[in-house]
Amino acid sequence: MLRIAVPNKGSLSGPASAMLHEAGYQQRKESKELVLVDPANEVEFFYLRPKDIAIYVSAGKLDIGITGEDLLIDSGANAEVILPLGFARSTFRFAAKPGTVTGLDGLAGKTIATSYEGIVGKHLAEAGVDASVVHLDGAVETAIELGVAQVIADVVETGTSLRNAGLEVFGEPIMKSEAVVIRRTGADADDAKVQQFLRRLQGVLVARTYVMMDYDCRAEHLEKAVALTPGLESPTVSPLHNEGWVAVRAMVPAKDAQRIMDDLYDLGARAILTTAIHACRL
Ligand SMILES: Nc1ncnc2c1ncn2[C@@H]1O[C@H](COP(=O)(O)OP(=O)(O)OP(=O)(O)O)[C@@H](O)[C@H]1O
Ligand SMILES: O=P(O)(O)OC[C@H]1O[C@H](OP(=O)(O)OP(=O)(O)O)[C@H](O)[C@@H]1O
Ligand SMILES: [Mg+2]
Repeated sequence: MLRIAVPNKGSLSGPASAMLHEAGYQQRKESKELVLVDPANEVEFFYLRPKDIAIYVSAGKLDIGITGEDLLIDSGANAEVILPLGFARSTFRFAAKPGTVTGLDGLAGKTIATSYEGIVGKHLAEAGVDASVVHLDGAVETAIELGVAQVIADVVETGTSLRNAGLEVFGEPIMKSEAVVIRRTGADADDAKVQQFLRRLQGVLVARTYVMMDYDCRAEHLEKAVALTPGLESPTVSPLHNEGWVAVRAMVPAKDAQRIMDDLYDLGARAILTTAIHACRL
């Protein structure tokens, strides 16, 4: 059985379970379930606190885990990213009341509130800045108003939480993060069960980002049409019963589909269809 850690709470939890479900795995029905065995797929899921996942994986107790890249770095655990998953995208940044601190040099002697002491400590050490760090579990933005710190270091996505607290980011982003699949550093890269799990998730990622496009076009326009729809390997081209016409089939990025359809139409292509991809193995 492959043993996999899944976030049980927070921003990562819902999208991680949704992705696993899309990849054909059973998922827990209620949030109190801590372990779920999926015998048909020979997988056991452990629902754990996101911050703890890298620790279990690096200890070799679980084969792989889904967590945030920032949580992995923060933990200092001996684990590595094997597949980025494209959700829970965020940046990690310093913020303060406008005009109070403007750069990294201004941090000396200040108190910084954060839930991510690992990332902040490492960043300060690398920059050679001597500042105090106070740990808070969440709602870190309020720490300045309440006088616990002059600076915070936290996850920023839309910036709404910072704006609501009257704070402004300063300095370069400390790191970027997204949800990732991790495994213990140096673990067997060819493990067949892990590879199959990754192929399933990659299938979901591709199905989410691509659509299938079909169209008919005149043979003399084929090269221009194929330049618009190169596909992943190369498009399928089949003859039509009407001489001088061909049918083309290719995967295209979903976000570009409407523009590509317009361009194909302008080229004289007709019967241009897009259909969703539900699953795939590349
Ligand atoms: N608002 C957000 N938008 C995008 N990603 C986020 C957001 N908040 C947290 N994350 C990401 O989610 C992961 C943190 O998960 P975690 O569950 O610890 O925190 P959370 O989502 O803030 O939940 P909570 O604080 O309620 O426990 C990190 O990888 C972080 O970058
Ligand atoms: O830039 P934004 O889109 O506002 O997102 C960032 C906020 O989201 C998370 O908070 P969460 O809601 O998880 O609460 P928490 O502070 O208690 O962790 C994070 O800690 C930030 O506070
Ligand atoms: Mg949070």
